[in-house]
Amino acid sequence: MTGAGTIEQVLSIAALEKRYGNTRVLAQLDLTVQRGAIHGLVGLNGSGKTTTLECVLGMQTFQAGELTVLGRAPSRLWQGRGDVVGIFDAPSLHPTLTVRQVLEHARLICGQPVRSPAEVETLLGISRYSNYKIKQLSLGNRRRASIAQALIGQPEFIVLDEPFNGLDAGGVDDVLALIRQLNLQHGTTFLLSSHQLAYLENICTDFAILHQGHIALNGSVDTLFRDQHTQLNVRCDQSAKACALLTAMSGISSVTSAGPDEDALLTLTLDNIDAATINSALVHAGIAVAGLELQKPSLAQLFHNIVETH
Ligand SMILES: Nc1ncnc2c1ncn2[C@@H]1O[C@H](COP(=O)(O)OP(=O)(O)OP(=O)(O)O)[C@@H](O)[C@H]1O
Repeated sequence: MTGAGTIEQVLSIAALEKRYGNTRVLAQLDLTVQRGAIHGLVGLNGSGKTTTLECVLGMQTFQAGELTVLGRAPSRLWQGRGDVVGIFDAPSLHPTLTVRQVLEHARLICGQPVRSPAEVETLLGISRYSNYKIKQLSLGNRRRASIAQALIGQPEFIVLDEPFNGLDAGGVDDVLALIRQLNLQHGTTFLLSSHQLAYLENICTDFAILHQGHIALNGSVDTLFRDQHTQLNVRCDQSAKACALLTAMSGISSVTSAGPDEDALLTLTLDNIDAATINSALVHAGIAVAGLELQKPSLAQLFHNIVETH
């Protein structure tokens, strides 16, 4: 439930075009991000992810198209006083200030601070670095300090460019947990770009694939994966008998076989049947099953399909 006047489309981009000099980086780019989404933006190196995020935050001008964030043009984001926050790959905090000074400064300019510097230091696990200068921190802790700065207020929309770069495994888990927590407890909407597809799969509700200057695929996890088939690899004996049996079963759209009849690898495309049912049918027919491996559709697969076919 959202209050009167709440804008459901946190971000709306239509036919965005961005050129650097004569080089066109974005063309006819459309993207909407719904309130409450954790929207992942993926693309090859140089596909324009950072440029897109910079346009969203008013850090880059663009040549054509419509772009609004919480109903405002990017040049007017300052009017929200902290309801939209961008955190970039290279954290740009002042190198000679301490972590605490950076956070005190963020508190001063935040429209409605909801957390103290000490609270956000604890939230991000950087309390013991409170008196360290930014330049004395590791990249991972500088990233934590950047995120901490954004959490002094209660942003409605957080844009993150490569949030996992430079973080160790514990740091990645912390950032994933923080994104989830802010999203669940406060309804914070996220747009995040990353090459770490497995991390994105872990948290995102929606994905957009940026390729050749436009969004080649976009949608919720449910819709994107609904039409993707699950593949099941089965290692068994009597492959001819197994193929005949499986081909006649409903819920399997294709069966291919490789290897000798007594030790074959069958590859099945599943429409509407689970691996246990297939195992049980084979065993009942007297076919020895040595292994079953389910390959669910992944973001990496979707991404490779787009990049290879466009
Ligand atoms: N200030 C700039 N001036 C000229 N060209 C630029 C500028 N910034 C980016 N580009 C070019 O625009 C294209 C898109 O760059 P961008 O950094 O947005 O891609 P990206 O998808 O974020 O890449 P990566 O995944 O490598 O970070 C690249 O070809 C890049 O060289």
